[in-house]
Amino acid sequence: MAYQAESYETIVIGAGHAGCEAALATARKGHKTLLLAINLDSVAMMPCNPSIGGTGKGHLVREIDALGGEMGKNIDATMIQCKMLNTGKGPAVHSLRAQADKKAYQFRMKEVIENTPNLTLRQQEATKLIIEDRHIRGVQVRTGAIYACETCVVCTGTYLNGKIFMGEVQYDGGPNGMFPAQFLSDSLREAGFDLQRFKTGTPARVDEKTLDYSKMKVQKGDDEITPFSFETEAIDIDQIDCYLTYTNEATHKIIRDNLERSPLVTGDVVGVGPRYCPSIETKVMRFADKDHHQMFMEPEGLHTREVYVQGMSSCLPEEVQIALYRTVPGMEHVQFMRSAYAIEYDCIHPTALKATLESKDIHGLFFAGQINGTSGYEEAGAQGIVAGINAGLYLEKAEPMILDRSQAYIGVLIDDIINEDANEPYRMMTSRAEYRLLLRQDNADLRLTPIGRRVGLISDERYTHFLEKKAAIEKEKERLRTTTVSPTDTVNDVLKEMGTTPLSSGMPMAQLLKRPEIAYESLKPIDSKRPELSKQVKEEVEIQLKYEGYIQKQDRQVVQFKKLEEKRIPEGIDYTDIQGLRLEAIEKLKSVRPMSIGQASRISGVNPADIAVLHVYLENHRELFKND
Ligand SMILES: Cc1cc2nc3c(=O)[nH]c(=O)nc-3n(C[C@H](O)[C@H](O)[C@H](O)COP(=O)(O)OP(=O)(O)OC[C@H]3O[C@@H](n4cnc5c(N)ncnc54)[C@H](O)[C@@H]3O)c2cc1C
Ligand SMILES: NC(=O)c1ccc[n+]([C@@H]2O[C@H](COP(=O)([O-])OP(=O)(O)OC[C@H]3O[C@@H](n4cnc5c(N)ncnc54)[C@H](O)[C@@H]3O)[C@@H](O)[C@H]2O)c1
Repeated sequence: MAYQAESYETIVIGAGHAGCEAALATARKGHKTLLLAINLDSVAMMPCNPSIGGTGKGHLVREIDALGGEMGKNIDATMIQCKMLNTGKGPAVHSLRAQADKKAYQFRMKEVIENTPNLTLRQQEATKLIIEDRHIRGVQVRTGAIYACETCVVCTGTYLNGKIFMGEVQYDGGPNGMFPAQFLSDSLREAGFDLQRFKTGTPARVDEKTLDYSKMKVQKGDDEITPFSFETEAIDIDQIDCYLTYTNEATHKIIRDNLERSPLVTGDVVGVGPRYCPSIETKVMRFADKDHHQMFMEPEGLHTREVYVQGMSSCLPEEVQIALYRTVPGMEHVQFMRSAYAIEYDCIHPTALKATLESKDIHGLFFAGQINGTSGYEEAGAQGIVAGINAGLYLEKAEPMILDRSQAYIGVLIDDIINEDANEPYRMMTSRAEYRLLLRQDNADLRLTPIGRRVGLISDERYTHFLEKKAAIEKEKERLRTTTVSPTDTVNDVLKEMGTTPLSSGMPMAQLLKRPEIAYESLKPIDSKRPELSKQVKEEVEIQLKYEGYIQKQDRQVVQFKKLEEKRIPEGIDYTDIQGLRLEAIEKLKSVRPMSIGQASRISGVNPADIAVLHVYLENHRELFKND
């Protein structure tokens, strides 16, 4: 029977990576928050790979941290191996990636949540949203309790009507043996949300005792670990090793021989999977010319012998999985601890959301994470903090926080998903960010910590520290610009040693640093007045000076971009009134309801001619919308 339980300012449904960030943000902003999870053992659970970060995703974690979120600190405290990826390329695409001790990651996040004031964690399955007059009023759970609320953030991940696939074996289920959420989808439909079906998959977890690492290539972590959080000073741990091995023709033959038993081929799986994390059977079909694929053995923690087999996601029947894994060098006698499977789940069309992640139609109702059609822990965490901050600002009747494409990868992510109805799970990649020279992982704090401060998530102490760092960067840049290096014999000897042209006349140190062969550290012998600076400050000074020309060029592009973003489109606009707009554009604009000309220009199906028409219309009707 239903009964009235406590009231909260915010209810967050789901305690995965999105839900944890969302609930922490609202509670830290001082709002009484209830965080619900189907099972408390699912708090910050990683149902797939035991890692945080990676290309593009590492940037997101840095940004979450810069805004005052938890993911960066959590992985810093629980990592067991760390690597900066892409160091052979420019700093814009350097990306941190760390292996986590999966259980330690969950325990620490749960502990932080349990000890955060204003935050209540509860094992309950949300079954119904209570909506009145287009406002969220409460959430009903499976036990009958009705919790009242003013705002709600839905972060249900891959649980909604979850269905598991392993060959012909198919059953209702959530990730990693959890049970699925089978009621909330109907409530979302009743509230007017159109749901779609996506799918994802995971490889087997195998028993380390049955692996022969001597037949694989060892993969070490970095000698010096770069932390994710700007607040972590240093990380000094004994890192574990990962191992690399490869599939071969025998593996591929087993896959090809059993393809007709794959639910991907039989058509049983109707959901669309993530293009950039294909299953091994998809890789073998799609890249038929490749005779091998790489597989990484990643230990799942320090207190377990379970090993995650990266690259071998599959939904073939269990006995086929075991046979194909055993064709791989070092895995001849492998024993499974958990089998690979695919999962299909319901998610909404994120075009139903504003850039704040609030529903366009129901006030106070926000969505974040995989429910919005994205994939990945980091994408989920990034949306979680934005939705949490905005739910808090909504309660405070304050201006919402919207990050644009020139400010953050988080801005790119949200702008992409709300404007384009993606027909596959969305994964962040550096190539999606057009201003990626500005959106580096090293400067996430410079870009976002002032915003985190404004919304109330950055403490006085952290902010003071941040301002000191910023001032130190500016001071050192100025010193290098005004310090001239003279063409003495000593200087030219040092330069020759670095393989760069000697000087014939004096040159500012900053100018010298622009040469590709020269690093900030290497100038030390000819820079006697150099102050003691932190590694972070030195890195920032070097990047900002070295790439100054390119950065300035992107800054100019951003000015143009902002002009279009600032051209607001009034909420009350009636697109059918605008002569010259094509029918397709009218439909798309009516459905997305862009806030600016800039946003309108990124909607697929709205072309430059439509934008020109819209522009002219707004100019001619400025009076009409002056109070809108
Ligand atoms: C098999 C599989 C493979 C994946 N592969 C990867 C991968 O390799 N790497 C990667 O980064 N991502 C992977 N993902 C996706 C990754 O798990 C998600 O992107 C990420 O966890 C999403 O975070 P989230 O917070 O949106 O949801 P989740 O982490 O799924 O958390 C959802 C939370 O909502 C709760 N919940 C759901 N419904 C209700 C309800 N009705 N009431 C109360 N609580 C509810 C759950 O208990 C849980 O706490 C995979 C997922 C699965 C299942
Ligand atoms: N939500 C989903 O549906 C879903 C499903 C599967 C995967 N994913 C995403 O895919 C990502 C995994 O994808 P990926 O396969 O491209 O890998 P990745 O992004 O984690 O790693 C990128 C590259 O790093 C290198 N690398 C990985 N592990 C390493 C190790 N232990 N040692 C040394 N080098 C290593 C490899 O070259 C690898 O291809 C996850 O971060 C996740 O977000 C999402």
